[in-house]
Amino acid sequence: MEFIEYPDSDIMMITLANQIAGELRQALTGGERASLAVPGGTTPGPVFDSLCAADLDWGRVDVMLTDERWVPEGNPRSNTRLVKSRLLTGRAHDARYIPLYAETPEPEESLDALSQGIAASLPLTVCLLGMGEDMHTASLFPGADRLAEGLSGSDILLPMRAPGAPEVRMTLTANVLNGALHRHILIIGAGKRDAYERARLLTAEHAPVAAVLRGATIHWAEK
Ligand SMILES: O=C(O)[C@H](O)[C@@H](O)[C@H](O)[C@H](O)COP(=O)(O)O
Repeated sequence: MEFIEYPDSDIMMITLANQIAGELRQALTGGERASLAVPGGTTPGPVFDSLCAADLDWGRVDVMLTDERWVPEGNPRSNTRLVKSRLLTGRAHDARYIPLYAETPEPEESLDALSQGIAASLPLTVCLLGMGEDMHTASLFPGADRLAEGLSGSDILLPMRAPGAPEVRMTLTANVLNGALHRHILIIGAGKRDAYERARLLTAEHAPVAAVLRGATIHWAEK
């Protein structure tokens, strides 16, 4: 585990985008395809703004979310909407998008089909994660109904309902997140740094992000 502190978030976002582009490029040198999982939420937009312009063979890159809110793409809370507008644009428009959402009322109805779609892109080359101050990552929330399976089961994908999440989620499991060749966690602000420090001392049941810290690089800026 490595913790990198940046002088400000602008520098952090550009540096991280360059690093991710380099990791994908390296994978494409040695292999046919590369895969990238990214979070939604409010933090990663500026990384996407830089990364979408990276000079690499995007046509051989699979892009997916680490987790999705179970809402249609037209909903402002849709993470797919964010990824399509900020990452799969510019040069990255050629990437192949692997969805974590389908238009069924409940995620359970689409679970098998979506899991199959993801399986061919595993293991992930790069996994970028966010974290909440409640120490959730992806949609592995404290108190979530299927958290135990999400932390230690062998599934690829799981629906998740949690007190801290306003809508039903679909999330990659710790099994998939930890299978990534490169894992980055992106956090901003004193509150998230405190949460990260606390998570290091807790079990994943109480601090789910603890399940993915080993071998990860944490990127932090105060603002
Ligand atoms: O859909 C989501 O909400 C995410 O993928 C989630 O895991 C996110 O990374 C954290 O909640 C941090 O969110 P912020 O960046 O908005 O603080």
